[in-house]
Amino acid sequence: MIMIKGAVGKKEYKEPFSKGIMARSLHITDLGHDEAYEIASCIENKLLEENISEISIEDLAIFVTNYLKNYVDPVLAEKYIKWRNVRKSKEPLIILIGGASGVGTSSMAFELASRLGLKNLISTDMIREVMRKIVSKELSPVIHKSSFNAYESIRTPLLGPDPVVEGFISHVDVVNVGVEAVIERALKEGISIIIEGVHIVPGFIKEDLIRKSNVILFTLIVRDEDTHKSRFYSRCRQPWVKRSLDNYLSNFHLIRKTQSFMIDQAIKHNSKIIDNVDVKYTIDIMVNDIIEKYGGSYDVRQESKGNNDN
Ligand SMILES: Nc1ncnc2c1ncn2[C@@H]1O[C@H](COP(=O)(O)OP(=O)(O)OP(=O)(O)O)[C@@H](O)[C@H]1O
Ligand SMILES: O=C(O)[C@@H](CO)OP(=O)(O)O
Repeated sequence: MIMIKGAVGKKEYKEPFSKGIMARSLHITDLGHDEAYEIASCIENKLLEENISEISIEDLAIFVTNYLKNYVDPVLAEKYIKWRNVRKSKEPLIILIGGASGVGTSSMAFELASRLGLKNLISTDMIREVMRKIVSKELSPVIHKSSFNAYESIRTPLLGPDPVVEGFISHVDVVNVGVEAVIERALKEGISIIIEGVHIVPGFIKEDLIRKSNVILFTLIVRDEDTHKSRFYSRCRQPWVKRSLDNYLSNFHLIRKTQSFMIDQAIKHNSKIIDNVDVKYTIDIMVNDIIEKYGGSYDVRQESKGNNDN
């Protein structure tokens, strides 16, 4: 049995090598579960071949990196070690995923959390629901509407060129107070989190938060109208979904207006836009951006210094 040595603070521990844990850590390199498990088995065999019965976490990471570089793919080796750099960071990772209703922010947030091994995920719809209990309809009618039809509840004269966008802005502005509260709490507590929903709009979140190096914002869109519309059918086919298909189809033109506004905001604030046409494409882009931004620079050759290539 191979024992892995680690330390939490000054307290040292040893635990048996687990192919399952190794496979999960390889999942970040966009290897499928089965392939990652197979490589984890090969790594275990390689360790046994080299009569390694005990190895530190740090040396195991170098061993895995060199194994990926020499026997699998240097690009995967780079992704693996960069992601480890991200996870070793003392700062929490705050990932914000915005997008109009139905583009796939919830699904992609769940997929990304699974790929990155992040445990904290919250939707802005949930934040809004809590705020709706606290803020009365009289005080803020817009928060008690959907983002795309909030304009119907605005009591003041509509001044902007497009009432739908004006209503969306008012709605997001209020919910954003809750979104910023969650970001601030996550930063204060030091927990990495993914926050997703229509209320994540470039230019709405306070500069001192969005400017932080460990806060990253993606705007998901679906450029093609028919594809976007199909997402509502796809969602409503899921048995647990209670939201009515008609509500979104009858307001689809309004939802598309909110998407156009989000695209304008993302361009204006130089924020990443991803056309969410394919799950793997979307997740790979987000993972690569996160690793590039946080993983630091890494030259695969660095790991071979002082370690025999395996
Ligand atoms: N990249 C994708 N390719 C194919 N289907 C997708 C993709 N992303 C999401 N979907 C599907 O589209 C439907 C809507 O996705 P999801 O519920 O995540 O949207 P949403 O943006 O969270 O919507 P809302 O903000 O209204 O809750 C779901 O059935 C989901 O499985
Ligand atoms: O406000 C919205 O655009 C959507 C986002 O999910 O919420 P609801 O389904 O409540 O309309």
